[in-house]
Amino acid sequence: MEGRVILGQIIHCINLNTLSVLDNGFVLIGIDGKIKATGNASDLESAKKQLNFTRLETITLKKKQILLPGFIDTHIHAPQYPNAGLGYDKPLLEWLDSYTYKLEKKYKDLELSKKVYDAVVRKTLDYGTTTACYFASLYDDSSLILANSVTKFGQRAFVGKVNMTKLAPSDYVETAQESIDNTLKFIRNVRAINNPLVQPIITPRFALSVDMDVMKKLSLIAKEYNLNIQTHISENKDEVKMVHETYNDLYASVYHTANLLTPRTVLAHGIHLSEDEMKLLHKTGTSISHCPESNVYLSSGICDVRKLWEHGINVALGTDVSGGASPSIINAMRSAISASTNLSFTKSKYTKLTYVDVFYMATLGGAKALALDNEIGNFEVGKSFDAVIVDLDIEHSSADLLSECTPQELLQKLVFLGDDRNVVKVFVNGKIVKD
Ligand SMILES: Nc1nc2[nH]cnc2c(=O)[nH]1
Ligand SMILES: [Zn+2]
Repeated sequence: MEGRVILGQIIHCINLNTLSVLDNGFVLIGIDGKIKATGNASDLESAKKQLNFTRLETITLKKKQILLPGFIDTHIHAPQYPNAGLGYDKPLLEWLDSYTYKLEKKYKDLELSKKVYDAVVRKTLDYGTTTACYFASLYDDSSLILANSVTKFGQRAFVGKVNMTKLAPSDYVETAQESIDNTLKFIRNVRAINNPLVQPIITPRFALSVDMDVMKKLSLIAKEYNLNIQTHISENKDEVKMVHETYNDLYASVYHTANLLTPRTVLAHGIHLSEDEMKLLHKTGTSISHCPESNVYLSSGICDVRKLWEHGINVALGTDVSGGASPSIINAMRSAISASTNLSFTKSKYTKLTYVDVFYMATLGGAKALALDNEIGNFEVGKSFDAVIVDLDIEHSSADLLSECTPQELLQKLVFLGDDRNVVKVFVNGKIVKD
């Protein structure tokens, strides 16, 4: 058998509280991109023999390099990328009206779509995002271009054509019928690309954008086509109030009534959830995508990740570009620690999130949120090899290493100081997509 072996310092999460660290380890990858064996370097020869590996390409990591699972961005709006870093003077509902819909409706232009989507995919891969869960726009043909960009550059992704029939400019909404018909067309077209790494995802924008009837139809489509679901929940207090007024029910209950809460559903934000709503999310196996940078820039609030965990809810990370400015999950890890530290100033006996906690959310927690934890998220044998090689000894990067570091310290340097310069190689399903 042919394949590839990576030798050196390896870190991944076994579960929420457990980091696995190999000081001198190996990961053996088959030509099919799957992990065949892992362990200490001293056991490599016997693993090779047992698995009948004859020809192996070897990558030996340098002293200040570590191998990590690829990062997973569970919430990013690809068409909003040109607005990243702009327009943070307004809270959510005004921000959507003043900046966001005005930009998104330009994606009728397929040239613009290709230019921006290629840039977003290239940029997120450069930051080590091996899997992204994208909101595209209302337009199915433009959203298909995002699925093609992702295919071209080799990223693993979910791509959602957004459903929106109200509460937006009259030239950026669809009728209920168009919304459903174009979603079905989009699903068929993404499936026709025949790329197993790219899946369509059901994407009602949020409860205020569509009626119950459309949400129910979308949940039936998700069931029939076996699809994941994504939307927003409880991001902003005015939004929550409007949802209560519109549906006379709790935000999470609205989605539950529509059958949108499933173990394959990821909801962005979840800042202002009540106890009952958290219980409902736990009961239905729904995950939250925590988007800490966006929550600060849109003045939405601080999400209490520990509380969600206490309720048994899985929490992942999202950049939420352009609610968040940075397309980097390394940045999202850092922002999650800042957000939780700020929370600890106002709550007694609150333990702020650690670098291990946020690393978990960026990897295995993300995989769980997308129901891909049998496929990616760590280096368990049988999973696909989605990984990053991180180098903390890059000249002119912000992470100067002036002393010896353990693998755990190298990971901390990445979380608190790292950027795309430190991500020197990226693999998706065993294939190198950044070198
Ligand atoms: N952050 C964010 N929240 C939303 N809620 C509904 N649409 C959006 C969006 O585009 N971004
Ligand atoms: Zn969002």
